[in-house]
Amino acid sequence: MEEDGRRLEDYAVGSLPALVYIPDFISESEQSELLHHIYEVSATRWKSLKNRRLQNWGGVVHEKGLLPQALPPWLTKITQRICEKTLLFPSAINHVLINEYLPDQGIMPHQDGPAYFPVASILSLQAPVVIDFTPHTRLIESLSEGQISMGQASGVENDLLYDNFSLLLMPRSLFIFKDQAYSDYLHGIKDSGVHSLQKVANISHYVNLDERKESHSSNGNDSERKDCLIRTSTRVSLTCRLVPKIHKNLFKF
Ligand SMILES: O=C(O)CCC(=O)C(=O)O
Ligand SMILES: [Fe+2]
Repeated sequence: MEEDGRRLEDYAVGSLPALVYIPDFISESEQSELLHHIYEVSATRWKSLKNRRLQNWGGVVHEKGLLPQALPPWLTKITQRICEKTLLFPSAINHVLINEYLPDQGIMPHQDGPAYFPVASILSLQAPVVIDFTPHTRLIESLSEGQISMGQASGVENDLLYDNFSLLLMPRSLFIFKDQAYSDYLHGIKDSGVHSLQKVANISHYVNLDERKESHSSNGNDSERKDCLIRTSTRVSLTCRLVPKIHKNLFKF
């Protein structure tokens, strides 16, 4: 991240150093190009889940590693840029999950599996959402038993560290979470058409895109608008990760 004079640390957000938010990571035309590729594929590429659809690229992730399949060039163009600009991955990103969310869809609070290198990078397309982080119950239990040593808090205030927090993911942004945010928190997106902006750590990046489109509509309630995000269109996200263990051959399991 040197070409504009900013280093990755300059993009840190919230109370954990493990959260990085880079607005405008791709241009409008790159976004259109990606969406074109995503929707051009055969319908069988989409896997429908109860609350969203997804495409899996890079191969099948097993607990013990990846049965790899080369990423297409339209994805490596993005994954290479993520690696080059962040320098957070020890080798090339080899797995991309593309999630599609209708305005009332989300993803249950979860942790990404142990198969991945513990850095998740998420490119958001088309529509904003709020992603929520909640401390893992294991962490809450050990906190209440007084087992967390001061040393682990490493200069960050305890009460901030183990609280819930949220981040706003605007279209074309890259969001990265790693370390503690990866290991000690669950992350999820509410399956509701309205997302609260109240606990959003990077609220300065909020732009009401609908309002901008309508340019000067003045019939809305301003305070209400700043407190919540009304989801009006479909969001697509690319979760780009590295599975360090590769299985070249199915029979080696
Ligand atoms: O769509 C997102 O921003 C989150 C996706 C996610 O958590 C995942 O793919 O594991
Ligand atoms: Fe996830």
